[in-house]
Amino acid sequence: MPNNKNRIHQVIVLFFFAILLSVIGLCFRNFESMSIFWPGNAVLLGLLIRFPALDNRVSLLVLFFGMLITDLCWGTPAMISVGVNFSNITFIAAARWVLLTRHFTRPYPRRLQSLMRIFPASIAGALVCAAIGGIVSERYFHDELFKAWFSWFSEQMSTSILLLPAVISLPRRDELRLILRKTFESSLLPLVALLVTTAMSIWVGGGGSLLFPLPALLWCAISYPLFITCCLTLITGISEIILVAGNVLNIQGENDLFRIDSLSAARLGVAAMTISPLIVSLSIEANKRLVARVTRRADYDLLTGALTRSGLSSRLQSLIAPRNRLAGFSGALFLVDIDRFKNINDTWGHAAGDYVLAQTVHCIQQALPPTSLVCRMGGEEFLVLLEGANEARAFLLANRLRNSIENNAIMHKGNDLSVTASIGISLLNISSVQALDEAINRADEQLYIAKSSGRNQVRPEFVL
Ligand SMILES: Nc1nc2c(ncn2[C@@H]2O[C@H](COP(=O)(O)OP(=O)(O)OP(=O)(O)O)[C@@H](O)[C@H]2O)c(=O)[nH]1
Repeated sequence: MPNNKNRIHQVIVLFFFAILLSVIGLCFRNFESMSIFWPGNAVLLGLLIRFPALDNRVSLLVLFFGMLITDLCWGTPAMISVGVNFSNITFIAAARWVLLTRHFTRPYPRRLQSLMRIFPASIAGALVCAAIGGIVSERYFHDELFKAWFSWFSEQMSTSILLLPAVISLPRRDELRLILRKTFESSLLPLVALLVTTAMSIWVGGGGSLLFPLPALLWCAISYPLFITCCLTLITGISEIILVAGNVLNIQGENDLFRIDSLSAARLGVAAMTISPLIVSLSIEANKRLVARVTRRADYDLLTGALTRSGLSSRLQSLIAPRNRLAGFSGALFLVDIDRFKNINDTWGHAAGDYVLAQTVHCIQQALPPTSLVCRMGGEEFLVLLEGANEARAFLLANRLRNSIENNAIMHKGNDLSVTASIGISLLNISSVQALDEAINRADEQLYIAKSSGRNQVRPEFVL
């Protein structure tokens, strides 16, 4: 029931979006010709990609009827409305197919992959849409077929390349906070350079002036988060198109060198220019994700999810560094070793042993405060760091942990693989990661005593 309610809600929202965006486009429509700016197709397509729940066939129908009804109410003759809006829907369908099809490799998540395919998707959508739209324009507005086709193509292509990235990369609320923080921490110089180069292109004029902001946009792409770069390319691109349309930016000069009209030329020029910063920004984003994945692999043990030794070092380093090294890190260190683990492997096989390791780490994480650092030292030995724990608390927590491991029923393929563990405790107060080794050695000595005294017990280096 709530699903149906959500569905109806989404359909209504999409329908009104289609109406609103059509009205904006219709305001740019000249008498007896097509609109010079039609944002609807790109924005609506972007919404389908950005919000996968909206992405279904019903949505396409809703969009078509939303745009059609608006056009009819605007006074457009029925045949023209049907033709024009059918071509709009073909843009959305064709570009969506290129953005999401599985026929090419899919190494990235849905949003990132779509952003990477914006250029081919915009071309495909614009080609299909212009083929139908051009015929409608020729038939009903008596435009020359090639000119009409080119006008549709250039408008759809440039609007899509400008708007789609910003809509697809639209952040969630929590992402937005992070993006704004990163942006405010960045230098303002790329933005200033963008303003200056745009002003220069107006002042100098001529065909090449459209490209003046390109280096500044690339600088922005390197300096700011992806979404901000998309917004800046959008604002720059639209400003340039408006400046050309309003004859403020004269890209044609005195001679009529262009065979196509200057507005279409400007649109294509702007589209070509704005795709470059997007590509730069995307490759930086993809690179960051790759580095994050590699770091995660290096910092966490794949089998158990516990920190690796290098992961523990960097976590400890990041805890110690901001405290000017004087406060350092003080607390307790546990060395936890599963008892007679070799028997599990020998009796039930290596896979069963792996399962026991993963379950034991889960048990350790559940039994201790969430701030504890749990690291796999190797094999069936784990190190736990508990910040701020004194002797009494360390002993209490270690006993609680030993008890939890003993009572943790581990069932694997119908067999009971429950284990016990021995724990050695040392206390530490260190100002550098290197000093950790000494505390580990002391805990190891206690662990040895625990093992040789019968296992399944806790041995602290102190006397309570
Ligand atoms: N399944 C599995 N076994 C591992 C892994 N790493 C180490 N081992 C095995 O863990 C066993 C450790 O055995 P021992 O060091 O003799 O320790 P133990 O049997 O737990 O005996 P005590 O520590 O003395 O109680 C060895 O058989 C290793 O092959 C792993 O990632 N997965």
